[in-house]
Amino acid sequence: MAIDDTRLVTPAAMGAIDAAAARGGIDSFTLMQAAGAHVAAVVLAHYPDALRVVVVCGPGNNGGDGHVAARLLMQSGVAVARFGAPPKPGGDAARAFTECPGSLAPLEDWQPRAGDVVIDALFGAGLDRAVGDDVAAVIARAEATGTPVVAVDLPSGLSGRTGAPTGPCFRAEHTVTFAARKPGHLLMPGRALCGRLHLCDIGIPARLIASDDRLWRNHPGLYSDHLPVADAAAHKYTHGHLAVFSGPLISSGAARLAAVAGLRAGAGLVTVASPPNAVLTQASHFTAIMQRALGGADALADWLGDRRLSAFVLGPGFGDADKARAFTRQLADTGRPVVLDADGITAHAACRDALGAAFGGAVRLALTPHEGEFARLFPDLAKDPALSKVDRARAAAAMLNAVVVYKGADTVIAAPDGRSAINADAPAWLATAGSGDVLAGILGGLLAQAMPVFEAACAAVAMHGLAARRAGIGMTAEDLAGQVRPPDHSAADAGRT
Ligand SMILES: NC(=O)C1=CN([C@@H]2O[C@H](COP(=O)(O)OP(=O)(O)OC[C@H]3O[C@@H](n4cnc5c(N)ncnc54)[C@H](OP(=O)(O)O)[C@@H]3O)[C@@H](O)[C@H]2O)[C@H](O)CC1
Ligand SMILES: [K+]
Repeated sequence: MAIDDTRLVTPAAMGAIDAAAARGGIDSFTLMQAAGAHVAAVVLAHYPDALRVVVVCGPGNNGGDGHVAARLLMQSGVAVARFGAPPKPGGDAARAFTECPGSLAPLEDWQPRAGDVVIDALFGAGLDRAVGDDVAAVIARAEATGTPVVAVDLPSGLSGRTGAPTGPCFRAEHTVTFAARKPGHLLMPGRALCGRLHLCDIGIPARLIASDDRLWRNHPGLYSDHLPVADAAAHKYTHGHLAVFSGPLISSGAARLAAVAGLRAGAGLVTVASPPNAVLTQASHFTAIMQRALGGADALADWLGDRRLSAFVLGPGFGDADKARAFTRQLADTGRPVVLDADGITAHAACRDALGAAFGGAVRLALTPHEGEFARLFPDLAKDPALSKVDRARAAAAMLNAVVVYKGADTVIAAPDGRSAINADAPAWLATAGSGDVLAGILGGLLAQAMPVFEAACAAVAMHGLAARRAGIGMTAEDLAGQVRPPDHSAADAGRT
């Protein structure tokens, strides 16, 4: 397949790729023919019982793809009706329109009938504002009648860059896209509005898809070369020593989840450091995981003298914000990798810049905020509607010189150098109390084994999703932690989609 299915390309970058293809002698009308043929094939394969295919066509090349699909479906003996505006003269879409027999009725003339299937070829990559009232009325009619929609490239109304609708938007059962996935196909709510995504090769060579965006869907190719390898000569310290900081007695369970996940992710040793009055409770839960009573800063300074401690997780159930900030500063001074989650993140809401300054130099800080935690640390970024989730994660990562794992159904992992990945294949049941503690622990476990931070974060997010699949629907965070496995190449392969 002349396609790189791991790279994500913004609609703007896709335009540049099209131009490069044209310079390389690839005929744009040939691309449109291929695009329309894929759309027709998806309709024929998935709606063999359709009584009529209704193609709604916009003025640009998205509409052009629709005219090609309409002609091919007619040639296959399917009843087709076209609605919309004629294309601007002179381009590929105008040629596709001319080559398709039959008339084009105004958009508002479409009256849904039982057995209709809609091909939405109104707007794709060129959408740059909210759709007008005429299109909004068609969207409402399709939705009210439950008419199935197959979208060309993107459901009209959806931004391919941000995954956010610009206003009213089709909800498609299938979306047929070309050459590369766009961020909006994976970012929420775009992913849900696209239905099933078909990524189709229309003849643009894969080497042209190497855009400057440095944005991928999360996949093993991003991290498999950096996974810790099992070594017959290894002993426990070879695989690092992860320290997880526990909060007070009442919330000590979160650290336990992180610790179990870190150990299962392959850390050679894991120690939970708890306030003295929580040690007994922790001790009643642990066998393989070690314990340490840790009062204040002096006790921590003593402990940090142990060079074998190789990574730290601070935040799950931690509570005390002053102590979180003080401990974080001490950890930063060690030069070793640190995962800040939950309370470890929100503790820095009023001193974000100081956090970034403490972790200057080689990247060794990872933050794992969910939506609420992200908004508390980066209210400026969270409020800006022009930014996509990828933009926000990238800006946050650059600001703090940290890898940011911005969690959700569309978790975005971003590095300060701009490399970013969207994870879109975690099961829905991963959204459960304590799930984030497990992720922080997995990431800590990989960092303890000296994985670089961006690669470790991508691997951790994938391992988290795999653990959830193993645990199954209805799982609790305890089940999830119990299903974490050390990363190996077979686990990486299982993560491929
Ligand atoms: N390599 C590929 O992937 C190929 C993709 N193809 C298809 O081409 C479209 C992109 O085509 P383009 O012509 O660039 O853009 P659109 O068809 O999406 O939009 C066209 C114009 O529509 C106007 N517009 C934008 N938003 C709105 C709106 N909300 N309401 C009304 N009108 C809107 C705008 O023109 P204006 O002058 O009015 O501003 C757009 O320029 C891609 O999605 C694929 O389907 C090729 O066929 C093959 C190669
Ligand atoms: K469309």
